Amino acid sequence: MSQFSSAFTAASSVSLPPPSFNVSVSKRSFIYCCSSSQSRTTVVNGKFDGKIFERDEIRFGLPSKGRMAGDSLDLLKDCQLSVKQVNPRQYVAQIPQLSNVEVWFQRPKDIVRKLLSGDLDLGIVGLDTVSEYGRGDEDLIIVHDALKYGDCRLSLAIPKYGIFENINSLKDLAQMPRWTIDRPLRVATGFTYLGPKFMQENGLKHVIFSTADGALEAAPAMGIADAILDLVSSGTTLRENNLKEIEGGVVLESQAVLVASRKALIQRKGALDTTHEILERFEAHLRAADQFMVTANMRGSSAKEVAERVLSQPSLSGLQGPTVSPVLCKRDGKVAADYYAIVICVPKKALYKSVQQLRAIGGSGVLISPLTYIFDEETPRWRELLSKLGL
Ligand SMILES: Nc1ncnc2c1ncn2[C@@H]1O[C@H](COP(=O)(O)OP(=O)(O)OP(=O)(O)O)[C@@H](O)[C@H]1O
Ligand SMILES: O=P(O)(O)OC[C@H]1O[C@H](OP(=O)(O)OP(=O)(O)O)[C@H](O)[C@@H]1O
Ligand SMILES: [Mg+2]
Repeated sequence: MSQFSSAFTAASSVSLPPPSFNVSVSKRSFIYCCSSSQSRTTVVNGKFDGKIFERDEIRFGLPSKGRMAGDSLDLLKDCQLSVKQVNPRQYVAQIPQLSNVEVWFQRPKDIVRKLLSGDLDLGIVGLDTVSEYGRGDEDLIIVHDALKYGDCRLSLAIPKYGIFENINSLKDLAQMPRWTIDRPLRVATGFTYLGPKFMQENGLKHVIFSTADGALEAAPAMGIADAILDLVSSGTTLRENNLKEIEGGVVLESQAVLVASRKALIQRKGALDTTHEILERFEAHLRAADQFMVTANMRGSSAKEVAERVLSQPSLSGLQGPTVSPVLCKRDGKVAADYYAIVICVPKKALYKSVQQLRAIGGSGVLISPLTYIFDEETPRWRELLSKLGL
């Protein structure tokens, strides 16, 4: 066996790697349990026997560092939920608008672990982290699946050169006759749960995995792996290291998500109400971020006639149709409406097309304003959450 073999874990050809995560969670929770004077429940394999520790505050985990940290604070600020942290090395903070919430800054993977152990109730992390460290645990519930930052994909990549020059898909890779039980495909990854699972699901037989915490893109050129499985966003790091993605090689599309512990939502007083408020604020802000408010004046004989003209244009239907109000002025001693003001929301992407369509139907004085929030009667995600909770 070559020198690197000992660092690799057999995957598809034998079995999934040992569940080191479960082991470490159970240890952590046990320590927590023993040192907590409030603890009245027992720990079984890293989980309490169906109960949660009692405490008054709702604990919200935010990334303490890395690329998710700043964007998460920005999102909360944009939703009028600014986090007040006395100094950057202090790991606990407050959100004055949510008096029952305690923010805890943690590394993303620890946020998922602590949601599972009951030490946090809510958190923001990438979907990749929830999937890798949550391992499909039913206690984790994705409350909002698209916070619109941290976009990346977990993707398999291979060298552009040498034996891989003509390999462009997962199927091509799987069919290479050189992978055998004695010389399996060597994949370097930090995703030691999702990686083997993906290979098994896709029928790749002879594969072994090694792990490293960063700069994985160097592994093929260093001769310590044939392929890597890592996060890709712009693709620059792959390109700069002479690697390429392959068709069928994307394991997961990821972005920041709001995730909660099912047990906390059901059992902890105030957790569901607080989650509802955070979800509503996120939804209202994110919905508004895609839209502009457009106002324009139009000559017309009645509000209905103006509305009919507006609705004849595909980009002008707004969220619920146009608001049409008469512009009243005095003519020959009488108050009359020759003009109507219309207000609609248009997707930012369709802005110029909307202006052109407005002009085509006689619109003038077109004003465009940014929107801060759009609150609907009820958010579809709230309904989904209640149904996932069986409520
Ligand atoms: N290149 C990227 N572009 C966009 N989002 C990314 C990118 N890389 C990672 N992410 C997202 O940001 C999250 C945090 O990544 P980050 O690099 O900040 O921390 P990490 O590498 O997981 O942490 P650590 O440095 O502690 O190992 C990832 O889980 C993923 O969801
Ligand atoms: O497609 P790109 O835009 O080039 O981004 C991809 C890189 O970003 C992440 O690394 P990160 O910068 O987080 O460094 P790390 O390896 O230290 O986590 C990821 O692990 C890739 O290496
Ligand atoms: Mg990183």
